[in-house]
Amino acid sequence: MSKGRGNNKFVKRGEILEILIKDYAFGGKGIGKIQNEHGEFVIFVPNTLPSQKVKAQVQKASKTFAECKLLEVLESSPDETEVPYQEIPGAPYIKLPVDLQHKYKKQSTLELFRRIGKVESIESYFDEFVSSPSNFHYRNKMEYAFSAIGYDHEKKTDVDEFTLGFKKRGTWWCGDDLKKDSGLFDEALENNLKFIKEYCQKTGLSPWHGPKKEGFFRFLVVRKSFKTNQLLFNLVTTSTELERFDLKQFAEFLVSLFGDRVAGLLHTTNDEVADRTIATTGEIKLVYGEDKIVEELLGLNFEISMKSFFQTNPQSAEKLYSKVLEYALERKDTIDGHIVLDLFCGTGTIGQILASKSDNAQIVGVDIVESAIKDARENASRNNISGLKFHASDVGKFLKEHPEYQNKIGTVILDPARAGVAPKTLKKIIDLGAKRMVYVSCNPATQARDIEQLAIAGYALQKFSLVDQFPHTSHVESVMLLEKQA
Ligand SMILES: C[S@@+](CC[C@H](N)C(=O)[O-])C[C@H]1O[C@@H](n2cnc3c(N)ncnc32)[C@H](O)[C@@H]1O
Repeated sequence: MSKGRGNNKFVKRGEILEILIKDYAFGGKGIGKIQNEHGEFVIFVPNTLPSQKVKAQVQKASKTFAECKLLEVLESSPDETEVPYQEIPGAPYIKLPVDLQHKYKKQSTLELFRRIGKVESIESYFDEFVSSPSNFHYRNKMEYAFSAIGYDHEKKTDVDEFTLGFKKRGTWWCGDDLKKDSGLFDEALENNLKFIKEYCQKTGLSPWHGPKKEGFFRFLVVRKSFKTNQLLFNLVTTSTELERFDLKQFAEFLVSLFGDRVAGLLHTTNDEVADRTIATTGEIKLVYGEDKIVEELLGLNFEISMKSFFQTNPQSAEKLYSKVLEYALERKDTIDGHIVLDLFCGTGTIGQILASKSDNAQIVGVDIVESAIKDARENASRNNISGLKFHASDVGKFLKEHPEYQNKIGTVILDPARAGVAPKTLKKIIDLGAKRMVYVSCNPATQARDIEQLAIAGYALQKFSLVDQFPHTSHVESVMLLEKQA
């Protein structure tokens, strides 16, 4: 064994490699290979593309492969094209034509279902790849971070400066100014972000310093409604020196930039050290206007507050929901007049849309976030949809407390967060004995794990579609239909 190389004969931790990326694995990991007299060794480098030559640093190494951190793209792939946007870490594939992005997403997700989900001949279950109606400016929410540490791209070194934008890729302490449109969110908002930064900088109050865990300005979160074109702002600061910052004047400044597009300004205090926009102990207050915006999906209206989950690409979400409806309503007899569980329901969008397309379905929605459930109830009454019940609860706890649903359910809808369904909760869902499951996932890696367990419990995959909710990223959403075998 070579000295310092752990249990492999190819690389050591911390080593910097220059490597050609040859393939693409699920989650946007580029695959490179090293060959020497000992054989072949695999290198994974996230956020890279086949044919790119990259500089990467080894983070973890096992006997057969190493996980690396991307330091720099040395040579682009010939597939990449120029775009008029500022490149940001959140859109690593923006230079790759969208049809090629789709090809990589599809191939790598199918491979994952085959390998982790243990589904043989996965191609035969594939229904369709659904594109996003807009490939640019599709997002309805962005979180911009303030930082007291910036990065000098020419000298390639950290510098002390006031920044507002995104974290520099691969760092948690270093910010990069967003100087113009990133191509993902609202163009006018992003082209004006530099003025918001200037305004904040002129106050003399400090931006958050990650390593020192101190500072005043932390985040600016912006939500947009595609229906009304309005913007809802949330400024997150610490409470230190809050008396020196005039929030009302800041609201006026936002109105001077965006006029009546400003729906409202909220202010969150977060004195916790964790780098998050929502503090468990802090408070959120309305400074100006309204604390919610309205969005329309498939003809229904949804009011969204700052804290609730809402699909980030609403135009693509309509396509996703249409697929969920198509799978669920194929057996309308298991919906009409029956109880349908909408588990992990968020603001209750899927349940409400399903109720509006069915006869007398009794939808029961469950989500752990209370404000989302409050929004769900209000949305249902605004949309004049009756027969829906919403519960603010952990799904596992809810199913334990409500055994009366066992063997009464025709169809259950699941749309868990990225972590997938907790094993104990999945067992309770299986115990419901539902005939059909429509399982929506924003993370096919955890869905693959769950469908293996569901298959063992007798739920066979019938078909699935992939939906591109996030062009230019490695993310892909999956909708699966599973049926209980007799
Ligand atoms: C991907 S979102 C689904 C939202 C919804 N179906 C929609 O389309 O708007 C996942 C949801 O799961 C909720 N969640 C996460 N863990 C949960 C748990 N243990 N029990 C209940 N809900 C949970 C989150 O609050 C979030 O709203």
